[in-house]
Formats: sequence, C-alpha cells, structure tokens
Amino acid sequence: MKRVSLTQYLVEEQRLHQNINAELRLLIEVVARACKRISYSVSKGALGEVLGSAETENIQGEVQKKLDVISNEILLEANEWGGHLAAMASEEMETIRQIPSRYPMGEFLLLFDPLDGSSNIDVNVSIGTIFSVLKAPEGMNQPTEQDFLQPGTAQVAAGYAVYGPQTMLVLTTGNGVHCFTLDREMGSWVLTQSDMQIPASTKEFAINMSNKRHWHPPVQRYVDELLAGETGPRGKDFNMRWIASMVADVHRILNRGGVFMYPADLRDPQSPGKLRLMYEANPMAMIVEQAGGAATDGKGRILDIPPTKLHQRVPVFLGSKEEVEVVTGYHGA
Ligand SMILES: O=P(O)(O)OC[C@H]1O[C@](O)(COP(=O)(O)O)[C@@H](O)[C@@H]1O
Ligand SMILES: [Mg+2]
Ligand SMILES: [Mg+2]
Repeated sequence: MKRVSLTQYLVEEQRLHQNINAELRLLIEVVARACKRISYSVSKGALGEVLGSAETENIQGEVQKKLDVISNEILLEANEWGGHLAAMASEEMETIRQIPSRYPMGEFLLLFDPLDGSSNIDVNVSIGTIFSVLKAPEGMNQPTEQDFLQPGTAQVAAGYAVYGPQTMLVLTTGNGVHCFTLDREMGSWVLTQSDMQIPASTKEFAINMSNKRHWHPPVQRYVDELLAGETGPRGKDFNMRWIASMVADVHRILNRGGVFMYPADLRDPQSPGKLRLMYEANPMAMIVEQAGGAATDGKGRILDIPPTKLHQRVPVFLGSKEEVEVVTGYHGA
C-alpha cells in the first residue's frame, strides 16, 4: 500500500483544487499534532494520572474532567504561536482567546470541543476532539466574539479526532471527507479512507432513549415508528446504538450509515437541546454533508443557522439522508 501522509494529502489537495493555502495547511497540521498529543495522554489513562474530575466548572456549568482541561491547554498552546490564527474559541472557555501580541496574527479563527464524550473518559470508551475553522473578517484589528458568529456554511475546514481502538483524524476542507489513522510507531497520520460516503438509507438509529418521556411529539412519533419495526409503518426492523460520545456515534454513521439525534425536549423549554452549534453541530454537519448525508435542527439545515452567541445550543438530526428527511418532515419543515 502506498502511504500518503496528512501533509502529502494537504499539499496535493492545494495543487489540485487551490483550497488549502500554506496558512490553512499549517493550521490543520498544528491541530493534528495537538490531537496526537491528546491521544497519547488519553492512552496513558491512570498511568498518566489524567483520569477523574478536575473539580472545576466550565462555562456550560459542567464539572470538568482532568482531560477536558488538559486537552484544552494542549490545543491552546499548540496554536497560539503558529502565526496562522487570529483567535480561538473553545467549549471549555467563557470567551475567545486572542493570539498574544508577540506572535503574528493569522487569517483564520479556530473553534474546538477539546474533549468530546467526557462521560466516557474514565470507563475507557471512545472519546474525541472536534474542530471548526472560519476565516477572520477582512480588515479586522483585534478579533471579537462577534467575528466568530458566522454560519456553518462559512467553515473552510472541519474535522474530528477519535481516540478509540485506533486514533483517527477525519477531515474535510470542502472537497469530500477523508480519514487518517495515527501510526504510533512513526508518529504520523496516514490516509486510510478517501471520500467517505454515508449511505442514503439505513436501519440504525442513535438517540438517548432515557429522555423519551421528555421528547416533543415529532420525535416521539418518529422513534415509535422505528421501534415498531417490520410490521409498523416503516416496514423494516431498526437497530439502535448510543455511545454518548458524539464523535464516536458520528464516526460509526460515516462508516456504515445511521441517523443520530439529540433533540430539544420539554424539560427546559428555554433550552434548544444539548449540543453546541459552534463546536459540535456545525463541524459535524459540514462533515456529514460532505459525505453525502444531511444535518438539520428539525426545521432546517444546521449549516444555515445564523449564530447569535458563542455557546449556543441546537437540536441535532444528522446522518443518512432519507432518515434525516423523514424526521425533519415530521417537524413540519
Ligand atoms: O449523556 P447524554 O445526555 O446521552 O449526552 C451525550 C452527548 O453529550 C456529549 O457528550 C457532549 O459532549 P462533551 O463531552 O463535549 O460535553 C456528546 O458527545 C454526546 O452525544
Ligand atoms: Mg462534546
Ligand atoms: Mg467537550
């Protein structure tokens, strides 16, 4: 097998499509290097004293795990001196992080969920890192939070690393979705899947069923029909999977299809769901669409949502196109 490294892929992509300039390539390489470091910390577990709670709270009011904090620090430190970024935003930080003035300011904005699936850290189940890249507005002096509030369609790149049995990096720069596997001996990312495609139809769904009694009627109806199986209105049996790490659930769907749902529910009518638009929904929606799938908030395309705040939450329905269309249709879209 001819081995293609991440750098070779990025250089070739620029040669063919002119969509990854040197600054963007550097940014992606720095993020990938940071993910490699996070992967090493994750794999050390108790030996590296990285498990357990940090006993601090993040801006979302969630108790942080040590690895949430460590991963956030790794990504901040790796990116602040690179010269490719104007500023960063993280699920774990209240507001944006400027690049220190001693470093040159670059043309991109980076957003990340440094450690996705925190509840799985201490039980050795797949977790990940999600990132999104936007262009900084032209002529900007010091970036502000407002500069980050761009719709998902404005993303120039999105990706995630999944720390599972293998560590993988899944990336899109708007020209298909490609997967790189970390070769630990060589310390390099090797292209192992090109042009990943999500099958349009599926017999698998992913949702946290324990919230069923709180769901809105369209979600109740949709999932009841799936559960009714072969003799129900859908005429086929569906299987269910729920890992509780979005990265791992989306990675499965990219590989064999499926529909992933995290709806808003009746518990808190003010809260539009659990997942965060800027760090989770937008980058995953870009990846899923680039792989031929669909991603909506039940009403419309996630990538078209105009963000109003950095830590905004949204309902999410994504994956195999036919199923996303059915559940979105039930919301009256
Ligand atoms: O525990 P629940 O309610 O099933 O939620 C699981 C969801 O929450 C998340 O873990 C949120 O991510 P964080 O760990 O980054 O907060 C998703 O990855 C996952 O899909
Ligand atoms: Mg997350
Ligand atoms: Mg997280």
